[in-house]
Amino acid sequence: MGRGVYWLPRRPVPLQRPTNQPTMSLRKPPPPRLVLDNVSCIRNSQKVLSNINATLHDGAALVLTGPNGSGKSTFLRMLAGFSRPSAGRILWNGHDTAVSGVYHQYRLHLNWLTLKDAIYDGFTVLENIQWFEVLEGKVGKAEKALEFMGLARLANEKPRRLSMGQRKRLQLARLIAIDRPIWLLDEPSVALDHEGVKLLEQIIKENRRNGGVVIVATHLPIEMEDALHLRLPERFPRRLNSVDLLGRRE
Ligand SMILES: Nc1ncnc2c1ncn2[C@@H]1O[C@H](COP(=O)(O)OP(=O)(O)OP(=O)(O)O)[C@@H](O)[C@H]1O
Repeated sequence: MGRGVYWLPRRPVPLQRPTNQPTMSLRKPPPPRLVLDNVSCIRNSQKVLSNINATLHDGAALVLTGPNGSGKSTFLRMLAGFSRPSAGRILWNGHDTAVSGVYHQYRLHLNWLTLKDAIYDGFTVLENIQWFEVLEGKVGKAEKALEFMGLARLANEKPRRLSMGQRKRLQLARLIAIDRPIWLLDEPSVALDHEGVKLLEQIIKENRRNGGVVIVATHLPIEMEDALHLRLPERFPRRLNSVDLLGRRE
């Protein structure tokens, strides 16, 4: 029997370094996936966000909190490219997303979930995911995603039969099936029951584990390990009324 070369032990080849070169590594670390560099945003002639800085590497999560009207949705809209920063830059892989060629690549990596659920009543529950899969040129994850979110038995129903929480689960199933790495989630746990919140936490964890980045605006607690937290300040603090003033004297 002839001897194949594959059994030969692999002999390490000594690396030769030119003697006049420094010993440091030549590989540059990758840039952060997303950077907000001193970003401000004006809406309706009012400054909503001022000088925001954040650096997000693969696997990172950022939780945005703050009172009503403090700018959480504006922050997500700006990251999605629907509003432009009035100052500062949003960098994706080190490139400014204000450059249209960069933006067109960047937006293909975004998964966006808002309170407007973009669920079409003319489609079944399953088709509401499959349609997005077709647009993405991806197929085959819709049924598994529905099953994971506990909606398998409703796959052929029309969405008008769904409860609010089930509609939110359908949105989350779409998020998994579409499988884009940067998740922008506006109040993703609203209407979810305890099990739904746990499933949400699980899919966020899985996306991060796969190197994705998750940014969540929320009023409700969502468990996310090692997440960065940014609390936006109240924009128009309420004027003190007589009840507040009486309370202050005590
Ligand atoms: N379509 C719009 N056009 C102009 N201004 C808007 C629009 N939507 C919101 N705003 C203003 O932007 C500011 C921030 O709103 P935003 O929705 O970002 O707050 P939020 O923190 O997400 O609030 P909430 O907790 O109520 O969801 C508010 O003062 C609001 O009036």
